[in-house]
Amino acid sequence: MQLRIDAVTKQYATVTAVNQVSFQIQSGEIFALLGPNGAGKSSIIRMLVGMTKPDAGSISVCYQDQTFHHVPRRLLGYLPEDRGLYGDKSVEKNLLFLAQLHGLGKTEALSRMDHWLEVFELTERRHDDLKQLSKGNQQKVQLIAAVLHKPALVILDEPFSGLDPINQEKVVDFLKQLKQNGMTVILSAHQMAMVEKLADRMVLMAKGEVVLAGTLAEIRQQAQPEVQIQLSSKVPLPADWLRSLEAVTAVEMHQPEQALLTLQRDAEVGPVLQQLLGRIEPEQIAMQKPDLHQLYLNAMSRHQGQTPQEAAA
Ligand SMILES: Nc1ncnc2c1ncn2[C@@H]1O[C@H](COP(=O)(O)OP(=O)(O)OP(=O)(O)O)[C@@H](O)[C@H]1O
Repeated sequence: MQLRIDAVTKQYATVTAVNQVSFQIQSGEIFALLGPNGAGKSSIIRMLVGMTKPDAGSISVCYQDQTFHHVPRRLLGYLPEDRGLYGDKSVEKNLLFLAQLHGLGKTEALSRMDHWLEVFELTERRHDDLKQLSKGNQQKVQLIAAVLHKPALVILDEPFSGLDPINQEKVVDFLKQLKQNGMTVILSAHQMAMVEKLADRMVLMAKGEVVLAGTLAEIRQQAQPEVQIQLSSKVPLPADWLRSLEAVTAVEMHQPEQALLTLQRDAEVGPVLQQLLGRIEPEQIAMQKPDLHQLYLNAMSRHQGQTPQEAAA
């Protein structure tokens, strides 16, 4: 399975939801669509699953020597943005119904269901009506429904939304298991800490356009190649002197005794460390790699011409 999105544009009335977006997804990878509300993630997903069509550009899905313009239903497991199961039916009946729609036999469906209900600690709720479950537990049932028929490709629109931290971790494990089982996974999400643990590659979108794309390491390189040094001391640090260092472009004082220095792109770290150690007796000194959350805020602020603090607000 390989997906290729080529210069795809989607227009709704006056809004260009997706503007000339291109990227590829390889077989067996976990691929994340990231971006603020309204960035165009769900619009892309709806085109991938065939609910809508691009106004320009093309989507091609290659699977076993065949090419499609969207993911064919038989290959797809889908968690839609608008969750849609039957509240008046039990967990088991909902899952059986959807599995059978995908052509799965009852015995096989029940056996696969046992496994996933156990994973998500829902075994005891299987005969309860769905509407009796909490929002988070309903979400977990919907995730199970998306994969029970073992699709080649799973597309999940915000799989972490509405889940507490423990259940978010369970979904991370669930997605890793899908990958181990050979499935390709596409997800949209706002939870950067979860995406960082999971995604092989990602695109970061804003206002319908791709801002950054690649592996986390590649995104780090594109978004913030500057090295940062975290410095702490037992006594207040000489902030003005730190700011005066040639290779230092920014100094954030977290407390009088703690600073985060940002170095110029391509600055040599060795001479800076020597200067620091010549003047300061540090309690701790460490190079810092920005996490995905910080990279995201930096990229968004650059895109919108704001400071990272304004972008986070
Ligand atoms: N059916 C529609 N009719 C009109 N405009 C739409 C429609 N669907 C989406 N849009 C607009 O297209 C833009 C992209 O929306 P989309 O839902 O794809 O963003 P998103 O990245 O999934 O956002 P979120 O994180 O909030 O789910 C937004 O400006 C949205 O208002």
